[in-house]
Amino acid sequence: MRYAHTVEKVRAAEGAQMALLPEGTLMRRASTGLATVCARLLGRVYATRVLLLVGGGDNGADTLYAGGELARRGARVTAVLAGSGAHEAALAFFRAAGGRVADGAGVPESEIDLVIDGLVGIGGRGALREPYAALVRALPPHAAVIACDVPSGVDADTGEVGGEAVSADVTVTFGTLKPGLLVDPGASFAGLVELVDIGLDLPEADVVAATTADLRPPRPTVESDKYRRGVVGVLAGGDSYTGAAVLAVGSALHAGAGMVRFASTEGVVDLVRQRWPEAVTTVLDATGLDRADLDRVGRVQAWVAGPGLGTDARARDLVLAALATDVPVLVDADGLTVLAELGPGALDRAAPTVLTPHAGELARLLGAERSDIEARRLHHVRLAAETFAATVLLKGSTTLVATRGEPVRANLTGTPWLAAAGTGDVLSGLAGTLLSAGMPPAEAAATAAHLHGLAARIAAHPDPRSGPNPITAWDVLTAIPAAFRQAP
Ligand SMILES: NC(=O)C1=CN([C@@H]2O[C@H](COP(=O)(O)OP(=O)(O)OC[C@H]3O[C@@H](n4cnc5c(N)ncnc54)[C@H](OP(=O)(O)O)[C@@H]3O)[C@@H](O)[C@H]2O)[C@@H](O)CC1
Ligand SMILES: Nc1ncnc2c1ncn2[C@@H]1O[C@H](COP(=O)(O)OP(=O)(O)O)[C@@H](O)[C@H]1O
Ligand SMILES: [K+]
Repeated sequence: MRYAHTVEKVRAAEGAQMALLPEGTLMRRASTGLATVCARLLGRVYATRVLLLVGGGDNGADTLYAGGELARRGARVTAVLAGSGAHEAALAFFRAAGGRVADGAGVPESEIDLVIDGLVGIGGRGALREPYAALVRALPPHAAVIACDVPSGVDADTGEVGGEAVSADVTVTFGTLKPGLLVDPGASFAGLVELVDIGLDLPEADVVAATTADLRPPRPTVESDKYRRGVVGVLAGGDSYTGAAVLAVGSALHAGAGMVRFASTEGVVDLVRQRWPEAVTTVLDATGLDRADLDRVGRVQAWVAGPGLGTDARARDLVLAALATDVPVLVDADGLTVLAELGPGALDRAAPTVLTPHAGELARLLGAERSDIEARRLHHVRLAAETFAATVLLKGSTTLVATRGEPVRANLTGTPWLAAAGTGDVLSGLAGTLLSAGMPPAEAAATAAHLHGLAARIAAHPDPRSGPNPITAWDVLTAIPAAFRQAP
C-alpha cells in the first residue's frame, strides 16, 4: 500500500522528530535520498551535467545538498538561484563541494543531462509566480527531470495545478507520499514516485493507493456454492442501448460471480441470453415497475443499475426499485443521470450505495462544471461522498474512491487506452460482482478499478517485447481473468 498525508500532518510529524534529533538531520536524510536516486538515474555520475533549480525555501536547500553530493562525485553541477535568497548552510556546502552558481537567473544554454527541480515543495501556494514559472517554461525538452518532494507548481495536498508546473520523470518524495502525487492533474506531472524514508511517525493517511500485492479479491473455498459466492443482479440496457447490458453482464460473469441475474426488456434479454447463456434472465414489463418486480427476478446480494438503461420513467422506476431493496446497489451511467434528478434523498437507505460517475456525470450530480470537477478531483469526490452518503468512484485518468470517514483510495493501474466506449460498463459489472461477494463498498470499488486497469494493460500490452495496441471494452472484459491471476 502507498500512503499519502497532507502537508499539515507532514509538518506536525516533522516538528515532533526535529525536537528529538540534531538540527538538519531530516534535511540530510532527505537530500541524501534524493542524491541516491539521481545517481541511479544518471548511471555514471562523473562528468555528467546537472542543473539545479533552487527556490528560496527548504526545498531548494534539499536540492543544493543533493547537488553538492553529486558534485563531490565528479558531476558538473550548476545551480540557478531563483528565489531572493537561498539556504545559507546548504549553499556553502554546495560551493565547497565544487558546485557552481549560474551568473544569470535564466536556464543556461549548455547541454544538461539531469535537472533537479527544487523551486518549491510542500511550501508552495497557488500558481507558480515569476521568475519560477519562466524557468519551468525554459527547461530543455529532452533533459531528464527529477522533482524534489513535489513537482513545483503541483499543489501537494490536492494535485491541483493552477499554472505552470514541472513535468518530472521521477519525483523523490520524503517521509510519505503527498496526495497531489496520486491525484490528477498533479499525478501526471510526478512521473515515477520514489519514497525516501526519513523516519517520520505519521497518523492515518489521507489518500492511499493499493499495489497489486495488496489485492484480496474473493476466492471460492470448499464451503462455497453459487449462492454463497455472490449473486449479482444487473439492470441494464433499453431501447436505445443494448451493448452496455452485454458488457456489464459479461464482466460480472468473468469476475467470478456465483450467478448473474439479468432483467430488462425482451429484446435486450434475448441479446444477453444469446451471448451469455450462463446468465439467468427475466423479462420485465415496459412500464409500472417497482420493488415487487425485482423480487420476481430472484434473490441477489447486490444490484448494478444503470448501464444503457435510458433516462425515461421506466429507468427511474428501476433505479428506485433497486434502491428500495436491502442489498448494496451500484448506480452507474444512465442510472446516475436519473439520480441527479432524484437528488441525494433517494439514497436514504440502510444498505451501501456505490456511485461510479465520470467527470461529466459527477458534474450533473453536484450541479458543478465538468472542467472544475477535473481540475479539483479530490475535493469533488469527497464532496459527492458526503452529499450522497455513498461510496463514490470518480472515473478518469486517475480513478478515486471516496467514502465518508475513510482515506480516499487512488487507483494507479489505469491506462489511457481505457478511454474507449463501453469500458465503464465493464467496470460496473466487475464492481457489482465484488460487492455481491460481500466486499465492503469502498474496497469493492477500488479493487474493481485496480483489476479493470490491470485487465486493460494486459489487453493493450500482450507482448512486453513490442509496443501497445488499441483495445476495446470487449478486450478488457476478456482480460479480467488474467488480471485476477496477478493478484496474490
Ligand atoms: N517537512 C518535512 O518533513 C521535511 C521537509 N523538507 C523539505 O522542505 C520542503 C519544504 O520547505 P519550506 O517549508 O521551506 O517550503 P518550500 O517548499 O521550499 O517553499 C517555500 C518557498 O517557496 C516560495 N513559494 C511558495 N509558493 C510559491 C509560488 N506559488 N510561486 C513562487 N514561489 C513560491 C516561498 O516564497 P514566499 O511565498 O515565502 O515568498 C518560499 O520561498 C519540503 O518540500 C522538503 O523538500 C526536508 O528537507 C526534510 C523534511
Ligand atoms: N485517460 C485515461 N486514463 C486512464 N483511464 C481512463 C482514461 N480515460 C478514461 N479512463 C477509464 O475508462 C473508463 C471509461 O468509462 P466511462 O467514461 O464510463 O465510459 P463508457 O460510459 O463509454 O463505458 C473508466 O474506467 C475510466 O476510468
Ligand atoms: K520541487
